[in-house]
Parts: sequence; C-alpha cells; structure tokens
Amino acid sequence: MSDDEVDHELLAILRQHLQGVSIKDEEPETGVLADAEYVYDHGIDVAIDMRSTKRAAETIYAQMQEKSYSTSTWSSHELHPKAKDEATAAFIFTMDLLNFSFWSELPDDERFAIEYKGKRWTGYWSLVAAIQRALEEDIPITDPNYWQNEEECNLESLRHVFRSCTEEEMPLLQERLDCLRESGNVLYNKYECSVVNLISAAKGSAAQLVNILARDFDCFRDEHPFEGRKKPIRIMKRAQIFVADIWACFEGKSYGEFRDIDKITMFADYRVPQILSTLGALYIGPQIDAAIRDKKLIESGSRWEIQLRACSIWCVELIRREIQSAHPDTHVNAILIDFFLYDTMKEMEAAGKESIPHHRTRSIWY
Ligand SMILES: Nc1nc2c(c(CN[C@H]3C=C[C@H](O)[C@@H]3O)cn2[C@@H]2O[C@H](COP(=O)(O)O)[C@@H](O)[C@H]2O)c(=O)[nH]1
Repeated sequence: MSDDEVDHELLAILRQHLQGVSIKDEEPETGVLADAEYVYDHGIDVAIDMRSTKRAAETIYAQMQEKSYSTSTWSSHELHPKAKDEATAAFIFTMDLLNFSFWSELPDDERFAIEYKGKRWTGYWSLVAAIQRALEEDIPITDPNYWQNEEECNLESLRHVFRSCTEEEMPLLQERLDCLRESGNVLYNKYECSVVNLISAAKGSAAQLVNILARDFDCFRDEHPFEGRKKPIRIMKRAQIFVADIWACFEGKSYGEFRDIDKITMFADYRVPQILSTLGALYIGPQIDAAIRDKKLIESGSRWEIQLRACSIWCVELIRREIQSAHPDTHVNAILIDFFLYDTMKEMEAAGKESIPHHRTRSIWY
C-alpha cells in the first residue's frame, strides 16, 4: 500500500474508534437509579427484605407471563387513546402533566369522581376520563395554545373540565392550572407549541427526554434534598412515566422509539410502595408504618417520604434483576413491572383487598 493509502486506512480506523468512544461517553443518564440506591444505603426507616423480594419477583414474573404483559397492554385500557399520532402524544403529555394526587379521605360514594361513558371513574382514571370528556365537548384541553390563553383556560374552565359527580372537587386544581400555564409557555417558547418537537429534541434517548423535562419544566423537576446531601435526590416520577407512556402507547415505534428505554425506573407514586409493602418486599419501619395505617399526612420532601419513594424504586430494580437472572432468555424492564404492579394494586383495591392503606402525601409530584 502507498503511504497515502496507509494514512487513509489509519484515519478510517481512528474515526471509527473515536466515533464509538464519543457516542458511548455521551449516552445520557438520568441519575434516578443511583440516587435511589444512595437513599437506600443511607436511610434507616425503610428497608428491603431480600427473601420476600425474590419470592415477589417469581410471582410477578409468572403473572406477567400469564397475562402476556407487554407494551400493547397500555392501549388495551378502555380510556387510553388508541390512535398512534401526534394528537395522542399531546394527550399523553397533558395526562402526565396532571398525573398526581387523586387520593381522597372521603368514602367511595362521596370522593371526587368523573362520570363518563356511563361509569364513575376515580383516581388516575378520573383524569383520563376528564380529558376524554373535554375533547368530546370540543374543549382543546390537550392544546398548549389553550393552556396559555387566560381568557379561555382558567380556574373556572378547569373546574368545568374536571367537574365531579360528587360534592368533592378534584384535588390541587390551582396547582394543575399552574402546571398547564407553565408548560404552555415553555412549549411556546422552545418547541413551537408542539409536544412531538419536545420528544424529538431527545434524539431517541429516553434518559435525555427525562433530563430535558427536568431542565425546561419546573413542574416536572421532581428532585428533593435528602439529609444534607449537596445534590438533590432525583425521582422524576411524572417525567419518567411520560416517557414510559409514550413508549408503551407507540409500542416502541415512531414517537415511542427510545434506544435506552431500559434506563427508565419504576415511577415513585403512592400505589406501588403500597403493593411492595403488601408483598413484604418493602419493609417500612414501625413509625412510618403506624403513620400510614393511621392515614396521617406524610409531608412532601420529608425524610420519611423520600425513603418510601426511593426505596420503592430500588426494590423494583432488585425485582427486575432477580427476574432477569432467573429468566435470562426473557426481557422485562422496570416500566412493565411497574405498570403490572400498579394495575394489580388497583385490582386489589377494587376487590376490597387492600391490607394496608397507601401513604398520604399531597403534592404535584405524584
Ligand atoms: N407507579 C405508577 N404510578 C401510576 C401508574 C398510573 C397509571 N398508569 C397506567 C398506564 C399503564 C399502566 O398499566 C396503568 O394502567 C397512575 N399512577 C400514579 O398512581 C397514583 C394514582 O393512584 P390512584 O389514585 O389509586 O389511581 C398517582 O400518583 C398516579 O400518578 C402506573 O402505571 N405506575
């Protein structure tokens, strides 16, 4: 080979090597799992029972197999949007912007509920029903332009959108309006009012999309100080469930195509800790346990609450690892385990089989 050919060959090898190194180095991380492990290692009020976690992993795996739990389960829910288009992406963004704090202390027949399609919907499903109902009433509730229009979108109109068939109003209505207003402004200023532009900005990385939501939207930045640690603990529940809902709805294609979707963790809400504790996988110390059983408010951002949320994330990660090592030929991620646990907890609730209450924290984070 001539000198030129040797140089050319070397350059091609070098470029290939650098390209491989640079992409790997730039792969973003959310930091959520590392922070969950940190809290687990440093907290003293919540622990994980390894034997029960192993047992839970086997039960969860068997039931997920039985129900052939997959991304397509998401669209099978009666109220979830079926079309795989931009309007559905906007629907999911609106939904996960407001996907928090539905719990009520009132008895079932008095608690906040939405009447839609001849049924009474409570909890998360009341949110989805209200958005569907608003769209059928030609209220553009999923349109960021509407969210910025103070004439049209205000507490009055939101009260109408989320009108209850009982005396109780939807919790945190003003905070929900604030989330819509802020997000409308951000989407207008940075993403031409388009949710799909926001998704595209992540260039196919789930972790990057979570980081973009944390960077650009105050109302998605679910991170909290913990025991004097310099960096806040990142939990990012609604940012992560937004990415997961898009991935599941679009079945990993189109807007739902993320090369690193397995970096998304369990979503630290108030239902999955409840079932993890019911399964014995999560061990909640006597003081917190008593507060939960007495339905006492546990303050948002408190040491107890951060441990409940972060240790639940870590517990689901251990369940995921357990399943993966026991069944190396199958692929299951934290998202599908989480979805399964949430749906199972809701089935237990519907069957009156809640053995312990969920914890009570009022916040916009979950
Ligand atoms: N970790 C986790 N938390 C979830 C969900 C969902 C619904 N996801 C649907 C999409 C796919 C799944 O198959 C589900 O069908 C809602 N939540 C949270 O729970 C709380 C509502 O509780 P309740 O008031 O009882 O409905 C509230 O914080 C809400 O943000 C989930 O999947 N995982």
